[in-house]
Amino acid sequence: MAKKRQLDAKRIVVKVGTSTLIHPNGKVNFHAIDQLCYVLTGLVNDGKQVVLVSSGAIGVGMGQVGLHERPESIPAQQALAAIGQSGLMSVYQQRFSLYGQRIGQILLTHDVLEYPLSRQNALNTFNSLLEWGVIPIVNENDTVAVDEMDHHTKFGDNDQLSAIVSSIVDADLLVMLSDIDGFFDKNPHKYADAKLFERITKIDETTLEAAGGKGSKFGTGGMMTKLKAAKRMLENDKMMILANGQDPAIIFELIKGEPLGTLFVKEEK
Ligand SMILES: Nc1ncnc2c1ncn2[C@@H]1O[C@H](COP(=O)(O)OP(=O)(O)O)[C@@H](O)[C@H]1O
Ligand SMILES: N[C@@H](CCC(=O)OP(=O)(O)O)C(=O)O
Repeated sequence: MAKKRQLDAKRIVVKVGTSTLIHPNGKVNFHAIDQLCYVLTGLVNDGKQVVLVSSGAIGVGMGQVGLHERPESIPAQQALAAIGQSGLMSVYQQRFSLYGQRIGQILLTHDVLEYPLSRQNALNTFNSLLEWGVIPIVNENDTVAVDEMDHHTKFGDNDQLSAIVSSIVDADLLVMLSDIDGFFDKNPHKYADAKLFERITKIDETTLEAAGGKGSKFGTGGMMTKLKAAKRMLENDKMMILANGQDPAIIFELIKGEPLGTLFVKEEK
């Protein structure tokens, strides 16, 4: 059994993927969202500062419109995000209020963070919310983000977004919840003998070769984008844990240092 980790994290970013928030049949996973709101409120009540990066706008939008496959067309995806983002926030608002926890919505595009002045404004907002004990809930502003030759405003995916947000707010730890127990030496959905890494201290070509594609029809990035996010965290000398979000109460165990999921960290912790 691996030994307990010494994390000592005060400012924590938690990223939840669509596969944690939406059932494979397209319905909202209220149990997971309830648990998530309960756990994150518990962390704030325990004196931690918590930022939630939540995907799910397009997934919730698809459910509300009754679509079973993600449309190819960008305007259609953007319209679904417009529908789903407000639906998602109203679920969060309702569930967090059960525990008396206040939340704020922050929708970002990449260009905002490239301009020092707007980046500073975003940071000021984060800092005020965190000092007030509010949980900022962040997503990409999907309805305006585009990726064209002369105009790059997309983060690409929320794994990158969560690592960038972690660096802006100078978070100690990024907890990334997905539909898988952590990072394996090969895709466990394809190979029954895949082995879980408890700890990764550097990300090189060999590490990246173990990453396969996305696992669910709603997810976007697969393991590659999670490893890129981890690389960003390691470059900033910060930690990331990739763990299974099926039961978000796992976050309590992770913060206590239980050796669950995969810890990405530069040196021994
Ligand atoms: N080496 C690997 N270790 C773990 N999962 C992997 C690996 N390679 C590919 N995957 C796939 O990545 C999926 C997680 O990514 P994704 O579907 O984008 O989830 P999310 O919606 O949580 O962002 C897993 O379910 C798995 O199928
Ligand atoms: N901004 C998009 C999420 C994009 C994304 O990266 O999704 P995921 O792979 O589920 O984290 C949305 O809210 O649907």
